Amino acid sequence: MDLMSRSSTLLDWKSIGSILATFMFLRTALRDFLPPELQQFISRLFSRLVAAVNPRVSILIDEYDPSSYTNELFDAAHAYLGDKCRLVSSSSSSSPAGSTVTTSSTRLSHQNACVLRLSKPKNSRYLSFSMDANQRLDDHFPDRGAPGAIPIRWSFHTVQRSGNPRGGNGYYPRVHNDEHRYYELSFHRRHQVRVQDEYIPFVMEEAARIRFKNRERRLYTNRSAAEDGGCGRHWSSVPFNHPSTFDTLAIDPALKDEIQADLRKFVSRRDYYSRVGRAWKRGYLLHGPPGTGKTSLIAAIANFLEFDIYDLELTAVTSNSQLRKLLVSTSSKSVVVVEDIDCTLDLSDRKKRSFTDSEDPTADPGTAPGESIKSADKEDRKRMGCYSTVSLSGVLNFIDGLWSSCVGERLMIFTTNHVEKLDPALLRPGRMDRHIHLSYCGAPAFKILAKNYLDVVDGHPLMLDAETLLQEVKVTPAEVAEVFMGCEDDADKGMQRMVEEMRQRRRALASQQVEDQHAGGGPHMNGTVVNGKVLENGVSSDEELAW
Ligand SMILES: Nc1ncnc2c1ncn2[C@@H]1O[C@H](COP(=O)(O)OP(=O)(O)OP(=O)(O)O)[C@@H](O)[C@H]1O
Repeated sequence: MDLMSRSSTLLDWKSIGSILATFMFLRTALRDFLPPELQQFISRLFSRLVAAVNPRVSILIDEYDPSSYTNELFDAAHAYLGDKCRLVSSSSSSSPAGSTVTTSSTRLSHQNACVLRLSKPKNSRYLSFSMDANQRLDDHFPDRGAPGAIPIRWSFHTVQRSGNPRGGNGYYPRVHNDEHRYYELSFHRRHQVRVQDEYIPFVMEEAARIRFKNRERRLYTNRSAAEDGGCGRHWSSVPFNHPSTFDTLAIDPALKDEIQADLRKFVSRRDYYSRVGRAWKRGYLLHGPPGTGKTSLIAAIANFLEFDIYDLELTAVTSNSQLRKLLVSTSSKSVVVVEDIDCTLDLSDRKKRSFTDSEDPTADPGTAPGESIKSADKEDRKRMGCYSTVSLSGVLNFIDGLWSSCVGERLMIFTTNHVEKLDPALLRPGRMDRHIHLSYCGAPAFKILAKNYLDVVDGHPLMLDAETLLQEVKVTPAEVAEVFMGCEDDADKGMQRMVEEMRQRRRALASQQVEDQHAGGGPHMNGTVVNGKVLENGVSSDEELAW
């Protein structure tokens, strides 16, 4: 019995071998002897036969589109499936190795094996998952179990350019272009319209969302190029990791809430901006004395929105056309910042600027007539500490958002220590939508700093003294932070030093007032007490402008 079964197996193997040999012979004969037209006809016939039997449709998504050398759909599929793989891997941690893994809408399978590729791009905080060659991933659109959900199967393939398919265990770095990589998307033919019209756009949108979530946020500046002897024509960037958040910021809690609500409203209003025909941008002017947290607020805003920052140094920009080029190259979801606008640009007297390009030997060739500035004016402004050759009209165009009409949302933030120096044109509604006044430390801001730096709470014995003194003397949050930093391990010492510092200032102020009175002056209006109270962080009465 055993012998018989073995001989029948041998026979089977023999017949399989001869069938294969015949097939190979026929294939070669067809290829070599049949005219190409006939070959095509047979291939079409064969495809139709397969299609009649197999109701599935496949869409192949190549890595490179021949016309543009990139394929956004491939990149989108890569990001989308990478995220699915991440979900699969996290849900598979408790599963035995090699088993098929299922999430709510995704299943990854390959002969009951589960192989993912994992990498960490340089300087990135995130691990990047991807499918290995010949893996399949089953997806549902919408989620599995939802009414009308359609099953969709993804698979990933790599083929050597010579045409030899490679095995599934080879390593296929993306930089190697001797291989052809593609995703295959297959589904039942009755779902073809929904896949094309709904599922593929959905994948593109999801990929954009995932990329935004996982991107490395960056701080761009045109400053360093200028410092290196260049002219600040380009942005250079570093990862943006500033620790300032709305929690660490010592400003009036009501103001914090207002700013956050305003930002939330702004980013959610894409349709509104497009309906009313305005560029999707918002301008903030932060003003107040040095050390009151303007820069810290910018960092907190960027962290809150998860936006990049473009730190624009106007003194490094040589013309309005260069300014335009820099701005056009900023990405959406970013904060464009111009710090100390009053120091980098002479914005106080527009009538002075009547000049022509012919008079300006340093003008950029692309500068429109009237955009650059006379050399004599430049000299004046150099003496004043203002070096930029960008004109007010250039800056106003930048604020008006002409350059940003084709791209997404942007926040523009200008800071100044001297709001009174700014040209009213810059401040009018629609340009600077909100004026935020950051001022000396008030009690709420002081308490936040005490809590953050010293872990001191409201009930501390010196808190009441501090609150009283804060109504009489001016201290900036930066000064308070500095004192607290020096007493990190001893909260009582920190509070004592701060209270002592404020008492000293009060004494100095009192003797100053006495001196002023002896000198015959009126009441001291330039000191701590202004109309009996100290300014606190907050929105000044004229600054809340309508949306
Ligand atoms: N409101 C604040 N909340 C928390 N920390 C603050 C605040 N203001 C200042 N600081 C601290 O003081 C330092 C300097 O503050 P920041 O640079 O934000 O002030 P600024 O108003 O931008 O000053 P300048 O006008 O000189 O640029 C910060 O690093 C921060 O530690």
